[in-house]
Amino acid sequence: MALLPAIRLACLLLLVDLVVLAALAQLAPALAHLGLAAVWLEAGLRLPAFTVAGRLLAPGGPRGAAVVLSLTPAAFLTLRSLLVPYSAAPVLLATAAPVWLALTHGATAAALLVWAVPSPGRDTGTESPVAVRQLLALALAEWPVLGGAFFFLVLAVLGETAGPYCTGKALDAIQHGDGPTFFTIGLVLAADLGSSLFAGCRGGLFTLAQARLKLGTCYQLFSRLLRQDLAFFQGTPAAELSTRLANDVPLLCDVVPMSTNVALRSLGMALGLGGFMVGLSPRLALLALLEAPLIITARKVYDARHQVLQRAMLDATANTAAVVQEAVSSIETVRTFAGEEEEERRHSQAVTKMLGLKDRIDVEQALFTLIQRALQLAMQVLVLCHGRRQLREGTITTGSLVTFLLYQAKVSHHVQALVFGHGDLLSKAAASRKILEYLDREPTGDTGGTWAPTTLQGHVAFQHVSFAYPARPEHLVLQDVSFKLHPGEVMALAGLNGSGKSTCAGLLERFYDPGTGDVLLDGVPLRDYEYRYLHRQVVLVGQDPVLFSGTIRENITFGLESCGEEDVRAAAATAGALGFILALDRGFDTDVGDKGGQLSVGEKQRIAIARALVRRPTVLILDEAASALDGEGEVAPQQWVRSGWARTVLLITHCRRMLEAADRIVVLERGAVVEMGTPAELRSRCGPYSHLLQRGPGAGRTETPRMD
Ligand SMILES: Nc1ncnc2c1ncn2[C@@H]1O[C@H](COP(=O)(O)OP(=O)(O)OP(=O)(O)O)[C@@H](O)[C@H]1O
Repeated sequence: MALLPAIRLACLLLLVDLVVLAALAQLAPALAHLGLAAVWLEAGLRLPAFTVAGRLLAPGGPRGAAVVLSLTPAAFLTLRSLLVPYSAAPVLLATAAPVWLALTHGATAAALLVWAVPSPGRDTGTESPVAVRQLLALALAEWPVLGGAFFFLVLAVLGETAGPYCTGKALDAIQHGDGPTFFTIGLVLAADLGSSLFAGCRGGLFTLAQARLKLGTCYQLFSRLLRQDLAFFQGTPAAELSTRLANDVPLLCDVVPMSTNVALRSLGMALGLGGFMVGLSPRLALLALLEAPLIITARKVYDARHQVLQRAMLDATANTAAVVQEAVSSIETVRTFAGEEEEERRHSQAVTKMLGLKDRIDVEQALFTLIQRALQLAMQVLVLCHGRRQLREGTITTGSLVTFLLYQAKVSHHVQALVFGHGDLLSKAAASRKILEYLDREPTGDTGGTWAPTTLQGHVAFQHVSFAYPARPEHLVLQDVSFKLHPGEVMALAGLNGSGKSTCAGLLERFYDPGTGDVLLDGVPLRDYEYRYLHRQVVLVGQDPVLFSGTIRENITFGLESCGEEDVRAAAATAGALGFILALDRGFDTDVGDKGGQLSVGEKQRIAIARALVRRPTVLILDEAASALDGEGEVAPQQWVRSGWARTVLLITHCRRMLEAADRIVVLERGAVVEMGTPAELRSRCGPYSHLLQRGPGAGRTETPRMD
C-alpha cells in the first residue's frame, strides 16, 4: 500500500470515529465507574464500526487498520494503568482531548505504512505461505526423527526454564543468611546438566533429520527432472539445474528442521520464561514484553526486502553458473570466433550482479542488527529503571529482580529467534520456490499407459497428425501428416531443412504428443503403451548421439539389465564399429571420456547405432545417424531388417544413395506430406522428390547440402 491510500484510509476512519465517539460520549458517565473494562468496551464498540466503514469506503484497504485503530488506545491505557498504578483513572477516548484522536489516527497511518510499503507485492504476499506449506509437507516425511527431536526439545526447554528460577532461589537464600543448601545447589546443577544433555540430543536429531531430508529431496528432485518434457530442458540451462540441485536444495532442506527447531524451542522458552516473569512481577513483565511488537515490526520490514534480495541472489548464482557452463561446453566455438573477450564480459557482468546483491544483503543485515540491538538495550534500561523503583517500594526482592533480569535477557533472545525463524522460513521458502516448483511439476513422459504385448509386428501409422512445439505454439510444424510404415520395410523421410522430418521422429519416439491426430504402433496409440516397454521397442539414433562417460561396453548396453558379450560384439560388428573398437588398447573396456569426447564423431555414431541394434528394436529410427560415416562398414538398414536386427526402419537422411535404397519415400514440405511412393515411382513423376534431387535437399537453407 502506498502513502496516499494509507493517509486517505486514516482520514476516512477519523471521520467515522468522530461520529462514533460523539455517540459514545453520551454513555461516558455510565461507563466511567467500570474502570479498565470501560476502555475495552469502548474499543469493542469502535471495532465493528471501523470494520464496516473500512469495507464500504475502502474495500481494497488493509484489514488490520480497524483492529489497530480501535485496540491501540485500550492497550495503551491498560499498560499505563498497570505500570503507574497510582496515576489518574483511565480516560475514555470519547471524553479525551481531540489531540488524542489525531495522535491515534496518525500512529495508525504510520503503522500501516511501515507494515505495507516494503512488501514486494506478490512475492511475499501470496507465494510464501504456500511455499511454507509445501516445505512442511516435505519435512513430514522425516516425522519419526523429527518427533524424537521434539521430545528432547520439550525436556531441554523445561531444564532451561527451571535454571534461572533455581539460581534466584539460591540467591535469596544467601541474602537471608540461610546459605545455599545442597538441595538448591543440586537443583541448579540438575537443571543445567539436564538441559545441556537434552539440548544436545535435540540438536543431533534435528541435524540427522536435515541430512535425511536433503538426501531424499535430491533423489526426488532429480527423478522429477528426468521425467520432464523436452521443452522444459530446452528452456532451462543444464548449469542452472545443477546449481539449483547443489545450492538451493541444501538451503531448502536446512530451513525446515532448523526453523521448526528454533521456533518450537523459542516458543516454549518464551512462554515458559514469560510465565515465570509474570509470576515475579506482572508490571515489569508487561514492560519487558513491549519489545516483541517493536522487534516484529522491524523484522517485518527487513524480511520483506530480504526475501526479494535472496531470491535475486539465487537466480544470479544460477545465471553465473549457466554462463560458465555455456562458455566451457562450447569452447571450440568460442575459440573459432575469438569470442573469449565477449564471454569474459558476460561472466564479469553476471559476477558483478551477484556480488552487488551480496553487498546489499550484508549491508541491510548489518543495519537491521544495529536497530535490533539498540531496541534490546533500550528495553533493558527501561526495565532496570522500573525495577529499581520497585526495589525502593519493596514490591520486589533483589533475588527476584536478578532472576527477572536473567529471564528478560533469555526471553528477549527467544522472542527474537522466534521472529527471525519465521522470517527466515519465509525468505528461504520464497528463495527456494524454483525447487518447490520443480518438485510440483507433473512428469510428462509417462502417461500411465499399460499396454505391453509380448510381440509387436512393427506397423507404424501417422494419422492426420498436426503438431506445434510448446515453445512456439502458434507455429504448426506438422500439418495433417498421414503415412504408414509396414513391417520389414525401410521408409525414408525426405525434405528440405526444417520441413518437419525430425519432428516426426520425435513424435514416434514420444518425446512429444501430437496436438491433433494419432501416432499408432500396431494400431495402438503410443501413449497407451507402458513407458519403458515403448522405449525398448522404438529406438532413435540421432545425428549427434550422446555417449555417457564410461566404457564402450557400458555405452552399448546402456539401460539394459542383462546383455551377453556375444550380443554386444554382434551389434558392434553390424554397426561397423568392431574394427576400430578391437584396435583400441582396451577394446570394449576403453573409456570414451566425457560425452564420448575421446572418440571421433563417426566412431560415436557407430557406437550409438550398435547401442540401438543390440536392443533389437521393433522400430529403428535413424535421423541423420550416418552423416559422419565413411564407406567402410556400410550402414545398410535393409540388411538389418532382413537379418532381424529391427522390424521396421524409419530413415531420415539427405544422402541420395540411402534415399534411393529405401523401399518407400515420404516427401515433406513445410510440415505437410507432398509425395509418397517408391524411389522409382517418385522419380518418374518428376514431382517434389525429383526437384529435391536436382536442387539438393539443403537448397534454400544456409546449411550445405549433403548429397553424394
Ligand atoms: N524444440 C523446438 N522448439 C520450437 N521449434 C522447433 C523445435 N525444434 C524444431 N523446431 C522447428 O520445427 C521446424 C521443423 O524442424 P525439424 O527439426 O523437424 O526439421 P527437419 O526437417 O528435421 O530439418 P533438418 O533437415 O534441418 O534436420 C523448424 O521450423 C524448426 O525451427
